Amino acid sequence: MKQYHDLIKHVLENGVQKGDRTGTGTKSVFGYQMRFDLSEGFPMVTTKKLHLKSIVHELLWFLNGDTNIEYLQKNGVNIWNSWADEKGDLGPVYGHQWRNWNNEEIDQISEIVKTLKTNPNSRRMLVSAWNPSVLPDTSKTFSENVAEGKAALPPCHAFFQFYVSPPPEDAGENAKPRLSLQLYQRSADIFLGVPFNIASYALFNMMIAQVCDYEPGDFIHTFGDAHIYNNHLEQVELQLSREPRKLPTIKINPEVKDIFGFKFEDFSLENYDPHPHIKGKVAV
Ligand SMILES: Nc1nc(=O)c2c([nH]1)NC[C@@H]1CN(c3ccc(C(=O)N[C@@H](CCC(=O)O)C(=O)O)cc3)CN21
Ligand SMILES: O=c1ccn([C@H]2C[C@H](O)[C@@H](COP(=O)(O)O)O2)c(=O)[nH]1
Repeated sequence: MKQYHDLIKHVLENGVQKGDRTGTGTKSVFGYQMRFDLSEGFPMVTTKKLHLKSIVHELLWFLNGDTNIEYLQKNGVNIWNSWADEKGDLGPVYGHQWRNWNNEEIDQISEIVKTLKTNPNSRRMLVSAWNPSVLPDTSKTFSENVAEGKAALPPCHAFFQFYVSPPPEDAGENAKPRLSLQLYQRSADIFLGVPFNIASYALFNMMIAQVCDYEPGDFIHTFGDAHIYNNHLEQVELQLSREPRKLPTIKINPEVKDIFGFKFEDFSLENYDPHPHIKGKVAV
């Protein structure tokens, strides 16, 4: 994961001190891009231990169109707790916009799968979680916004696009076309959020590739405000002092051919040998 270390170094060297909504303060740059060729291994950070469990459950939760944290908590995933109201609701966040855009029964994920299967040359294969009509009023609490039908937090991974390219010329006769995904992330917590976001979208690209019969290609991660919180500086220095290790691989149950048919048990991570976990406080 040289790409992730390069991102940290770039922000440490070029970032400016910038205040933020949470009052923590950040070192920040605007605009950056990383690329991961998924044939080179599964891009899961090795210089600190990550839990695939949280990543898989969160992704299945998005795909289900779920926006209440009950499912996550039942499965031991607590990363969304701080933003939910007393009933566990987050308002119309990712899952809602992916599967039922603006409450208009527009299922962006089903539409993308259909287009990928029937018209892979399309340049219109985008999914947007960014919906200006449900943006929260920042003078109100998370719960007050949710009570008014707004999202507790506006989406950070705001929209993404798919791209299908012919197989490389040296790939042999039966090679499949390659499916790539590019994500635009408007705001990125480099120490805590980004390792999750990389693994999540890489896995999502592999799942979509499997159900549409493509080979996973590149995951391209494009950033708006990419920041390191001031209370994560020691942690990222420790991470940089560690040598990145070989990437793990991930096995997906090949029987699943429906993007909404995946279960937690359909994924297994192999040869993940990370350095120990590094704790950091999440800015709320
Ligand atoms: N400041 C901030 N950073 C984020 O990354 C973030 C938000 N807010 N708000 C919404 C979601 C929630 N996400 C989170 C929240 C917490 C962790 C976290 O505490 N991670 C720990 C423990 C992970 C675990 O329980 O498995 C970590 O060490 O990665 C990660 C992502 C990503 N998002
Ligand atoms: O998937 C995610 C979700 C959130 N983040 C980070 C990015 C920011 O540090 C905060 C959100 O605060 P805003 O003021 O709404 O930008 O959460 C992330 O990195 N990845």
